[in-house]
Amino acid sequence: MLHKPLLSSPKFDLTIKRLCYQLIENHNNFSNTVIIGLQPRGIYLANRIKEELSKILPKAHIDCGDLDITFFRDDFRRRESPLVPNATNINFIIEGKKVILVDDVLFTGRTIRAGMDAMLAYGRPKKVELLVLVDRRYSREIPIEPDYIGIQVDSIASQNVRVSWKETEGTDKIELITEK
Ligand SMILES: O=c1cc[nH]c(=O)[nH]1
Repeated sequence: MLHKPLLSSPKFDLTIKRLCYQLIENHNNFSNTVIIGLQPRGIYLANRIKEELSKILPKAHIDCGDLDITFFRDDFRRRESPLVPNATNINFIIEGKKVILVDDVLFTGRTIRAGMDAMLAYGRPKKVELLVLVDRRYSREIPIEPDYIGIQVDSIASQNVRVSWKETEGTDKIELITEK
């Protein structure tokens, strides 16, 4: 396997900070906005964004939750083995709020579609935006596009983009992985 580095510290941190300032431009002090990270790996980005926003806006109360999409995937009935859901933690109201959905990698768009379906069980937001760390552009299978993008990557379907986090893998980095 070939691992091509796409982003690592200190640019990784700068990218997250830039995304936070872009969010602040549109959402001020987050009084009408909530952040929802998609399980399993969007939650690390959502938590990092919340942590960074709290440093920039120490007086703001920022709601941030985790959303499981397992049973909203369009292929969940096609599996050989049973799917094991992840946790959903949404301890706030999304009705009438602006929701920022957060995921690490945007590829076909199907995960985000499932996330929007799963989210609607919690209420009807006023507006939904999408923030991703990596946009694998020209790879969409459904018409979903991000509002906030960390980096854009040109890739082919057989490649994989992997985001590693300090919290779980010991280092922050993004790699493009190609099977030899
Ligand atoms: O390349 C991809 C596509 C979706 N999700 C990932 O983590 N990587």
